[in-house]
Amino acid sequence: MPGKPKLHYANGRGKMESIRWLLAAAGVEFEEQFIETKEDLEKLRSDGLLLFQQVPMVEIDGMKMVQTRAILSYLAAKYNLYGKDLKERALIDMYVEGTTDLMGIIMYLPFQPPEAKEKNLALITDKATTRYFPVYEKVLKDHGQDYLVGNHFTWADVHLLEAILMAEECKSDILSKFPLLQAFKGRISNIPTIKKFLQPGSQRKPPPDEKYIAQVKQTFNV
Ligand SMILES: N[C@@H](CCC(=O)N[C@@H](CSCc1ccccc1I)C(=O)NCC(=O)O)C(=O)O
Repeated sequence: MPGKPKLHYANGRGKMESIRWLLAAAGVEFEEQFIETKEDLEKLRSDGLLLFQQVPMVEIDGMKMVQTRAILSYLAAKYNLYGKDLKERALIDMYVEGTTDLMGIIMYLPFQPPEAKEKNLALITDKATTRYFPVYEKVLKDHGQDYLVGNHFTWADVHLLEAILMAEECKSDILSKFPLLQAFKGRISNIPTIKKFLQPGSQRKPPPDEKYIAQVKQTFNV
């Protein structure tokens, strides 16, 4: 029986959070090895465990996977969250890249200098409400189904819920003009594996706090 996947990353969200979400949504238990100092990161490097000297790194199926997108795609395929054919996978890839772009802007907000934060918060709100959320609202409207792709639960749904919750942390009423996304959020949040991940005490990480931001800046030169 292979061991549980082992995630190597800082004890916070960053690029690893979407991997935690996908494993949790698939009902897969995982272990975490937290990188807390530059020395921790250097040890992984000197042991030759990081192909590009970077994390996230996930030990799974005898591999030491790196590159977030590669890890996520492998997990989506492995746990049958990648659609039933090439066209569904293409849709999932497009939708996931959209929510990746949105979360990518949000992810770096806490690391911006104070004078840039207000401008970037406005950018996040603008992009979320004029570029990204309208697309997913229309997808749900056009096919009238519960999920984004193929009328079944896929990686795209997990990723969109994660992005919605992150965007709401930036602006609590950000979904006010998107009724189908509000309903989507309620449905997907109630899927048992996701409901469990959203409970306190799960391996879901909180929004970055000052301690985490300082640790990341010191460890990763973000
Ligand atoms: N293309 C890679 C990029 C990975 C990456 O940038 N990793 C950073 C840590 S995530 C940084 C990050 C980013 C946003 C929020 C929190 C955190 I932590 C790293 O290892 N930096 C060291 C180096 O490049 O030498 C991926 O997608 O996995």
